[in-house]
Amino acid sequence: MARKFFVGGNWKCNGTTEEVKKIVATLNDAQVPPQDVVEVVVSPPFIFLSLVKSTLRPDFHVAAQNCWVKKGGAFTGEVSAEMLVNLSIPWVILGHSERRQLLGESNEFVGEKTAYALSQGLKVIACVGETLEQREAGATLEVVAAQTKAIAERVSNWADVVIAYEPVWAIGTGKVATPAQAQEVHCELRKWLHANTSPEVAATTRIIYGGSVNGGNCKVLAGQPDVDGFLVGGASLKPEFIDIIKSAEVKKSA
Ligand SMILES: O=C(CO)COP(=O)(O)O
Repeated sequence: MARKFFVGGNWKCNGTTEEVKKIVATLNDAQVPPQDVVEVVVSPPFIFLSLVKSTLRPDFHVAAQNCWVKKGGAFTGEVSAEMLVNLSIPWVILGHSERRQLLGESNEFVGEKTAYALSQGLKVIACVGETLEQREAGATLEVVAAQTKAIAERVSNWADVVIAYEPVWAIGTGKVATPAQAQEVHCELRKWLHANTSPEVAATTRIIYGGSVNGGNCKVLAGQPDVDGFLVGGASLKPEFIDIIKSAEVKKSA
């Protein structure tokens, strides 16, 4: 089974109602490859999820940027997986490096969240990635393997998981990984899945790249054999997100 190209737009903690409406209008007007070529998922802040879901074109889908680790209840400020399911939100991003770094989410916590979200019927974009310090210490593969292991230990159904490799040093810095750097880590992650889950999971799980992806660098990254799409931050708020979606064509003609 071929891995369908996946483009996610992580809007992070950005936007006003007016800005959100404008982004949705731009997406709705765009000519993009069909759904059998590219899967597009945008992730607004929780508070705009309903607005985006109800106004976005039906061939694009929405994701939450986080959810609580277990069943909802007395957890002030949290949003549960059940609530997302209740609102028919199909996807959730978990383990983003901003949450790992700024809010102290551990590998185990992200693994538990992933397992719980999947158990409730959500599909998960699970983020992994090393810091600059870890890369410079030669620990990149060890770090992303440990992050993936904490998920793999708790998850058996990988059909609803997309792994996002997002090197922390490339996020929001304009310092994109080179195509060779991205390909190396994606290939190693796939080998890790092959050895630690199953050959089928390794062959079918999409591994997408995130970190300073833009309209100018997306095509060459998309040309790498183990890069199955992107998780886009800053550029997902701009019209160039359409160009990034269109980079799926690179795979089609490969
Ligand atoms: O964190 C990211 C997506 O989740 C990437 O952010 P930037 O595209 O702004 O570097």
